[in-house]
Order: sequence, then structure tokens, then C-alpha cells
Amino acid sequence: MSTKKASLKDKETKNGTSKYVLERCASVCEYFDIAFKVMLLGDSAVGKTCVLVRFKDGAFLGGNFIATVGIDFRNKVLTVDNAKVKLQIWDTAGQERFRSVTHAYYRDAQALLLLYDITCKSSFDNIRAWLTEIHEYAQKDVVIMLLGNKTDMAGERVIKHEEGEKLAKEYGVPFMETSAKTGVNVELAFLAVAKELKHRSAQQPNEPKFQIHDYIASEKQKSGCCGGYM
Ligand SMILES: Nc1nc2c(ncn2[C@@H]2O[C@H](COP(=O)(O)OP(=O)(O)OP(=O)(O)O)[C@@H](O)[C@H]2O)c(=O)[nH]1
Repeated sequence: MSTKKASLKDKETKNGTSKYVLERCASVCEYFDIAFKVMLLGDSAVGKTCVLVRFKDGAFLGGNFIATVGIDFRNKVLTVDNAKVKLQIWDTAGQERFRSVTHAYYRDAQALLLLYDITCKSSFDNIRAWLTEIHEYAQKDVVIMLLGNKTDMAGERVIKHEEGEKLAKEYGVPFMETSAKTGVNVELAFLAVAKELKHRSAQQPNEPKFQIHDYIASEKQKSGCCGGYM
């Protein structure tokens, strides 16, 4: 449905096959044990597409901003506790005019990554409205994670780390600050969500519950970083 980043998608390989089509085939055909749907939500221009591209391809989409039209998705298979977990990640358009399109996809998602831009106050102020929409349209037990993106733009920051953390705590959701540009915490955010979903799906009655907050905190400690998580 989406036509975003057409220039990227249309790159041709030497034999004329679209690189985008080849990548799609490879990710669709890759072996996996279990699959989950994850959606990226948040205002336009907070960096949803860039976070997804960073996670999927390890690259940063700089340059001119092209807003997503409708919805798009990418697959990535991760190894979680010896199992192959496929995340089908839906990248939604943040613009208001596409809301009715994206609402239709909420109920199929098992996890939602809700982004704001740490340099844009309105994107942070709108998080409550996004959470209201999520409660209206998504599954009751959906995994939600709040991400404050663009931490590389420290000089332009208007939302303090503590403000993001406080809001996340209020709603009982995990929180991290990310940068699609540098890649900080992007992989960790998706991995934490994949682990939570995998543990939920395979949990035995007497097994201790996977704690996503504790997992994020211990991973951050291992990497020697102290901020950016709850
Ligand atoms: N410096 C910096 N710029 C970023 C980062 N993430 C995204 N951007 C830039 O922010 C702009 C918007 O990024 P997108 O990923 O297209 O935003 P989006 O949330 O997908 O926007 P919609 O498709 O309209 O919903 C682009 O110009 C990106 O290059 C980041 O972590 N750091």
C-alpha cells in the first residue's frame, strides 16, 4: 500500500531485478519458528521509518524527508533463546489523514512501538492521544514500548529523558531513547519486544514471567550505559 522511499525500493541489481523485491523474497522465505506482528506508531517525522530501516538494514535514511503513505512492512528474523523469531514490522503513516487506514491494522499487532522525537514537543504531547487510540483499537494485552528518538540531536533536545521515563511509568510501559542515525538502542528495543512476545507465547504455568523492564536494564548495564531506559 505504501509508496514511501520509492527511490530506495527501485534500485536495480545488475540483472535488472529490483533489489527491493529480492530483499522482500529473502525475508519472506527465511526459516522461522514463530512470528509476531509489531507496529510502529507516532507522529509524522518522529523517525519510524528510519528506526525500522536501521533495525532491518543497519543503515540511516538521511536526506529529504518523504512521509509514509498508508502503511508498509518489513520482516526480520531474530534468534531469541535458540528460537528463530520472525518480526513482521508494520511502519505506519504518522499523518492524521491516514489514521483510518492504520486503525484497521492495530488489532492484528502483538506489539506496538510508540515513538516521539526528543526535539519536537508536540510529538511528545501527542503520546497520550496515541495511547488512547491504542486502547481503543489494539488488543487488550498488546505489548507497548515508548521510544524517544533522535538522541543524536542533543543540542536540539526539548524533552528530557526523565520526562519520557515519567510518562512511560505512568502508563506502565518500558521506555528507551533511541537514535536511528547512530543506531543506539534500536536493536535492543526490538530484541526486548521479541523476547517478551516469545516468552509470553511459550510460557509454562510455573515458569517465572519474563520481565521486559529488567531485561532492558541488564542489557544496558552490560553495555556500560546508564541512561535511556526504565
Ligand atoms: N538526526 C536524526 N534524524 C532522524 C532520526 N530518525 C529520523 N530522522 C530524520 O527525521 C525525518 C523523518 O524520519 P522518518 O523515519 O521518515 O519519519 P516517520 O516517523 O516515518 O514519518 P511518517 O512517515 O510521516 O510517519 C527524516 O528526515 C529522517 O532523516 C534520528 O534518529 N536522528
